[in-house]
Amino acid sequence: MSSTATATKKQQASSGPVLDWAAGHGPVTGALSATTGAFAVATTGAATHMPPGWALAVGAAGALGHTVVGLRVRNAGRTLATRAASWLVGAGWTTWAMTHGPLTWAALGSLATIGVGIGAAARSSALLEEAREEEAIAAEQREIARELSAERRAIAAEWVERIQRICSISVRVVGVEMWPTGAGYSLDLEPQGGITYDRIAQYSVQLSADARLPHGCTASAGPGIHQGRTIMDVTTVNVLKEDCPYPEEYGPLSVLSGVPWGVRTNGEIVSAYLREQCALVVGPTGSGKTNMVHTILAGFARAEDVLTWVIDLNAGSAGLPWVLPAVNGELNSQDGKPVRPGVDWLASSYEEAVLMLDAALAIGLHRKKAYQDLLAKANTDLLPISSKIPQILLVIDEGAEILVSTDRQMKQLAKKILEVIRMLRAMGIRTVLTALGATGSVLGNLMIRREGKVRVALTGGETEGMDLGKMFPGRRGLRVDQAPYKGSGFMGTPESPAALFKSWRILPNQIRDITVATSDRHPRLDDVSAKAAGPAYARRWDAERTAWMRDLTLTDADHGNDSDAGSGGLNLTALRESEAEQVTPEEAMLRKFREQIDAQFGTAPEPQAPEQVDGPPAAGGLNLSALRGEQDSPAQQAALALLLAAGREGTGASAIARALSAEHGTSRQTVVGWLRDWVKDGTAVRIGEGTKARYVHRQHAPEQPPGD
Ligand SMILES: Nc1ncnc2c1ncn2[C@@H]1O[C@H](COP(=O)(O)OP(=O)(O)OP(=O)(O)O)[C@@H](O)[C@H]1O
Repeated sequence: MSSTATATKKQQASSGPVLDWAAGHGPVTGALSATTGAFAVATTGAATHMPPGWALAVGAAGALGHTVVGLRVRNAGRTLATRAASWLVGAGWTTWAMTHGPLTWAALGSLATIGVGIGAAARSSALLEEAREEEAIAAEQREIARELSAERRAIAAEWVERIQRICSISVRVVGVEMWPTGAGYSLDLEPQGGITYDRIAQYSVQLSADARLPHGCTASAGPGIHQGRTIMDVTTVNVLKEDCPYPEEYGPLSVLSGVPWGVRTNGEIVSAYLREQCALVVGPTGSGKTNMVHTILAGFARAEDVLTWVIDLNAGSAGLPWVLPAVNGELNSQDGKPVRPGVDWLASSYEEAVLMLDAALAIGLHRKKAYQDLLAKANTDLLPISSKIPQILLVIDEGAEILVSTDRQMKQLAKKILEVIRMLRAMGIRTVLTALGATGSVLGNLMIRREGKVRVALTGGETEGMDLGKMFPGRRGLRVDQAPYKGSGFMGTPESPAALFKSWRILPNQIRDITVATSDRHPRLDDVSAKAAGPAYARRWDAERTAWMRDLTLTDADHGNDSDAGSGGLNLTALRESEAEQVTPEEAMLRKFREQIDAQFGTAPEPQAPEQVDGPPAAGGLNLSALRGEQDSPAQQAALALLLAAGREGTGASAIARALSAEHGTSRQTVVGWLRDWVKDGTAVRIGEGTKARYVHRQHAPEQPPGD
C-alpha cells in the first residue's frame, strides 16, 4: 500500500466516520442534514448578527435549484413540491430563529418537528418515485409485448389467409415462435377437418413464392405434436449462403447421444444418431462432400465410444488428414505424448478394404457369441456400447458407387459391405456411405433404404442425379435450387424430418487441432473384438501396410510444390529454364520436387547407402509410436523379446525376421520399421555403422541416447 493511502486511512480513523457528501440523501439523513444545517446557520447567524433575510434568500434559491434539477430528471410533482417545501420551511425557521434566538425551547422544539416532517415527506416521495419507476418499466415491457404480439398476430393472420387461398385448407394458428437467430419463424398450426401436415407440405413452393421469400428461403410444413397439428417453418433470411465454421469447442461426444453434423436454417444443430442407423451422404463433385466427410470424421473422433474405420479407394484421401500429421510426428500434445491418429484404420486399396470388412464381420459375429451374458444381464439385444466396447463406424467414401459397380473386385467388396449393413446393427458396427449422386441404383437397394435412414443430400445447385423425392420419401417441396451453395443441402434422419441444412466448414488446421484434442479420448478395441479381428487389425499400422502413406506424402509434397509454383508464376520460369536445358517439364518438376524434399528433410543426417539397406527407412517414414500399445502384435512382442535377449551384443533386422518368419511370417521390412520406431522412441539404440549396424535394447545400451 502506498504511503499516501496509509496516511489518508490513518487520518480517517482518527477523525471519526467519513461522510460522503456526494452521496444522495435518504429520508432520515436528508431530514437530519436539513435541520442540523438550519440550526448551524441560525446559531452562527444570530451570533454574528447576520441579516435574517439572507437565510430566506438562500432557502428560496435552494428550492428553485432543486425544482429545476428535479424537472430535468423527471421527478414526480409531489417529489418536487416536497423538496422545495423542505428548503423553504428550513429557510423560514432559520430566519425566524435568527430574529428570536435559536437557543430557546420553542426554537429547538419547532426545529425537531420540522425535521420529523421533512423526513416523513421525503420517505413518502421516495416511495412514490420507486413505484413510478417500476410502473414505467412495466409499461415499456407491455408496449414491447404488444408490438411483438401485434407482429405475431399479423403473421398468423397472413398465413391463415395464404393457406386458405393457396391450399384451400382452413387452419387455426396455435402459436408463432420467432427464431432467436432472427432468420425466420415457426407457426404451430391446427388444420381444420382432420387434414394432416403433408397436404400443406405439397404447396411449399407456392406458399414460399406467395410469401415473397428470398431465394434459398422456404416455408416447409412438418408434423406437429400430434397428427392434427402441423409446424410450418418459414425462413426469411438465407443463412445457407454464409459459411458456418465448425465449432471451436471439441468436447467429448457419444454415438448414443448423437453426433452433430451441421445446422438447420433456424440455427438448430442437426445430429446423426448412428447407434442403429447407417448413413448415406450424397454430393456431386464440388458440392462440399469431402468437407462434409471431414466434419463427420471430426464428430466420430470426438466421440469416446467410437472407433472410425475409413475405406477410400481414391488413395485414402478422405482419411489421410486424420492420420498423416499424427504419424509424421507433426503434432504435439500438451503433455508431450505422441498423438494418435483421428481414425483407427485407413484402407486405400482393395486388399486392405477386404481385410477391414472381414475384420468387421468377424468382430460382429464374435461379439454376438462372446457377449451373450452381457446382453442377458442388460436385458437387451442391442450390445451396450461404451468406451469399453466401442461402436465401429465404417466410413466408405464413394461406397454407394462400390455397391452398384459391375467390376468383379468391387462386387466382392459390395457383398461384404451389404453383409455388414445387414447383420451387424445390434453388435455396434454401422456404416456411413458417401455417393456422388442419389441415383435410383443406389437408393433402389433395399438394404440402403431400410438401414440407411440418416441421409444427407449436398446439392451445391447440382440437379443431375439428385432425386430428392427418392432420397427423402414423403417429404415434399424440397427443391435443389433452394440450396445452391457449397456445403448446403438437405438432411433428414428418423428424429428430424428432411429439411434444408448447412454442413459446417472445417479447415485443415481444425482437423489437426481435433486430432490432438481427441488423441487421449479414442477407445481401444475390446479384447473380444481384437481377438476376433486377429492380426489383420493388430498389424494395420505395419510398415509394409502403411508404406503407401509414405509414398503419398511425397506425392502430395510434389503437388503442393507444383501448385505453389504455378500461383507464384515460378512454374513458367522453371519450364523456360528446363526448355533451355533440353529437360522435359516432368524432369524439371521432379528436380524441383527433390530440392523441396532436401530442403524439408535435409536437416537429418543423410544415411550412407549400405546403412540404408539395413537401417530404418529414410525421411518421410511414419512415426507410429503413439500406436505402440494397441498395435503390438504377438510378432512385434516376440521381436522385442529377441532384442532384449540379444543383450549388449544386440541384433539386426535380418536376424529378427529370420527368427520370426516360421511362426509369424514377418518380413524383414516390417522388422526394419519396428526397429526404426524403437530407436525413435528410445526403446532401442542403434550401434555401429553400415553393415556392422546392430540394435541394442535400451536396458543393455552402453549409454542412454541423449534427448530421449
Ligand atoms: N460447408 C461448407 N461451407 C462453405 N464452403 C464449403 C463447404 N464445403 C465445401 N465448401 C467449399 O467448396 C469447396 C469444395 O469442397 P469439397 O472439396 O468438400 O467438395 P467436393 O464435393 O468433395 O468436391 P471434389 O469432389 O471436387 O473434391 C471447398 O474448397 C470450399 O471452398
